[in-house]
Amino acid sequence: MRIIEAENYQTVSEAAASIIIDKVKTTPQLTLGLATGGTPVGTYEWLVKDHQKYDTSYEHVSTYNLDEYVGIHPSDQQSYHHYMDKYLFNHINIKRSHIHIPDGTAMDVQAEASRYEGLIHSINGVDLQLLGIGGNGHIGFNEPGTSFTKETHIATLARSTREANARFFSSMEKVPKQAITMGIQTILKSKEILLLASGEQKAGALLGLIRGDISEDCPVSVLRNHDHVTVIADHAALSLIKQKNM
Ligand SMILES: N[C@@H]1[C@@H](O)[C@H](O)[C@@H](COP(=O)(O)O)O[C@@H]1O
Repeated sequence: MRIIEAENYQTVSEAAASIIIDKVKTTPQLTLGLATGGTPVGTYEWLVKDHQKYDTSYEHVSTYNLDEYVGIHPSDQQSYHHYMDKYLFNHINIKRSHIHIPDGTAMDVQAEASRYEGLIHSINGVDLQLLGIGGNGHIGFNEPGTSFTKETHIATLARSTREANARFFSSMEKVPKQAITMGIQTILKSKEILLLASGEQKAGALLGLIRGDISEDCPVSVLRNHDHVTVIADHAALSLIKQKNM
């Protein structure tokens, strides 16, 4: 695991964007796994700035998002579909037919999860998966206690995850209780993984990733079993690891 320490959120975002841009330039048909939440917003802003300035092309790039809330329509402001359009897709030259996000309003969400897993399987896992991290160590919506053998499935969100994500909704009651998420197995199929962390609220989860046991109690710890992971984290996110080193 390669760990890049950055000064702050801005420099985490810039470093992540520069890795992604290099990949897009060297592998025009790149398959890119994308994440949502507050953390990747800065990275997407850099990708958009770079595209506007240098015309980096996404014409042949395909994207696969990690997850989507169950019951939230793609046109809804709180959907991850909307988030991706707002922060990235509306501003780059990606083809709509190359964008993949699970449909949280499918009639049969279990069948939708299987369909989505089939898509990732058909490309043998994405080339590069971008990840954020939950304060409790979740990745995608794989909460503590989720089996490492899970593929794309319907997850029940932990209360702490719903509370953390309530800032994007008008009230806590509006935060969905379930999501379709790539499973740990699906994420581990990625050829390369880029995990971003910023802020001291992520310090415990990063400690679990870097120093803890590999355990389903801390889902992100499974990344130690993958041999091509880069973590970009700022001083605050790495603060507990530094204390341990002292
Ligand atoms: N499903 C997403 C995760 O993919 C994300 O990593 C996490 C952390 O979000 P934030 O970056 O806002 O802290 O939130 C959500 O639960």
